Amino acid sequence: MNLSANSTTAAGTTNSTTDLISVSDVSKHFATDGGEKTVLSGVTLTLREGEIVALLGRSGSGKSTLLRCIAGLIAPSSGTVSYRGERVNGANPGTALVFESFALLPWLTVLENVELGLEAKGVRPAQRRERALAAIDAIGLDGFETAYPKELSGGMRQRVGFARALVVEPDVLLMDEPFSALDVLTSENLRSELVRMWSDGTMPTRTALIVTHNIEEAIQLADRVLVLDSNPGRIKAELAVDLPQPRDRRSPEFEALVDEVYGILTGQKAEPRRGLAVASGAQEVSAHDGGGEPTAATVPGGVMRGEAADTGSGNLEIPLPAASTGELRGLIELLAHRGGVEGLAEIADELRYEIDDLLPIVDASNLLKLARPQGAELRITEQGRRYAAADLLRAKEQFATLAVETAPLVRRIVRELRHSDSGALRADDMLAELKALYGDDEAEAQLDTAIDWGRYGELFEFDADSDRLLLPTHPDATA
Ligand SMILES: Nc1ncnc2c1ncn2[C@@H]1O[C@H](COP(=O)(O)OP(=O)(O)OP(=O)(O)O)[C@@H](O)[C@H]1O
Repeated sequence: MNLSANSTTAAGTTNSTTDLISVSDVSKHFATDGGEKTVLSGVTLTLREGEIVALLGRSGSGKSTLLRCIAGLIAPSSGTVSYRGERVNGANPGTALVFESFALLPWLTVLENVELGLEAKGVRPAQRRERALAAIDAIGLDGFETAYPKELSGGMRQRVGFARALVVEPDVLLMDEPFSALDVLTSENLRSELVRMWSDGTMPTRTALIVTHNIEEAIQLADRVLVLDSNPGRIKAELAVDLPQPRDRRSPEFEALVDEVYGILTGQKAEPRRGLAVASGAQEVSAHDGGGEPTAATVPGGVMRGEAADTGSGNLEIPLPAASTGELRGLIELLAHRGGVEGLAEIADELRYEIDDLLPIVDASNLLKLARPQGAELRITEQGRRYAAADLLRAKEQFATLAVETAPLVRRIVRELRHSDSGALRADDMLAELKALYGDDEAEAQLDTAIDWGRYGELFEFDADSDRLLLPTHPDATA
């Protein structure tokens, strides 16, 4: 399947004879309430003739943003995207896109939806029809030409999405999570048909880039996998997948590659954002006055408090992983039942979690020192064993101590509450500070997680009516 002689060279290596797309030092910033958010930073990659490349990364790492830059739907803030050596300004003429949501026009038939792409390219009506019918045939939609999207299943709608992209015979097919909205069987079926079309040469494209957060999907489809780091997004790793098609998901080689990607993704540390000042004014706060055991806390990445990143005041630049306390407790209990160590792929399988759902919980367990990822495995710590074995009350107390010790936003809220005369804090003030760092949606997610953790650890309460965070000793608190 891999027609490229250069498929194992590093991302960014150029070869003018086979490079169809060159992304060179691309950065992308978006404006936020309080300033600017860097989503992509110095991304360099090439897409070469004859290869399928998968772009993997955590949620929010900038995969779709990069895809949209390549398609020319948005312009990079700096750096360039070139198609066949020509710098792209505006829509990239060599690409066609398939989206997760099928984006079909409901008032047009299948045939008319597929013809749309050709109409935009100025192809004459008779030719349009002929080519659209051929594309419909190739993707297995024969017989559905006159159907409207609402008459079709999700899988058939996505086939229309593919037919619409393929009918223009783009050099480069860009796919943004094209199977995510489909059920498991349908997506499996469509994926293998695409592999077949690609292998037998009926796919009219020269290269394809697929954005996914499904590791197995990436290993199943791609000749190369690029892993995008987060905050900001940049190429973190590149893996060549040198397995013949069709690939056996249960083969040891396939599983080894899946494990390798898990290792790369969990190896990612939550680092302070670049270029932002670090809060000062270190001050120790223990979970329970006098009862906790404040130690020299480490932040994810192993940075000692006060040395570089977090300070006792709670450095908000270090994000909380989006894990609920229920999920966290469930994961640690599962790990304890499994003897203390389990493969991440096995955990995801058992819980039927996508990687994006599992990784924040793994991050949270690591942050709170309840478990440690090691390569593709998660290993429980002594703290974790105690936590899994404790009754609810003891577990909450232990959690509270660990949250104050290791989770900067939780520590910050606890500290401010204890220093305020009223024992109350306006959530909106905290939110405004978070928005300047994270943008609106992520700021709210950060505060929601902190409130969940604080409530569970009985460190503070949140009164939605008055939008205040309250110490449990506050007169308005329910405790
Ligand atoms: N137009 C925009 N304005 C402001 N922020 C944006 C814009 N588009 C994307 N972002 C932000 O950029 C970050 C990366 O988004 P993007 O959709 O590229 O990530 P992703 O890796 O594709 O995520 P997912 O896997 O969840 O789809 C997110 O934090 C998102 O909120």
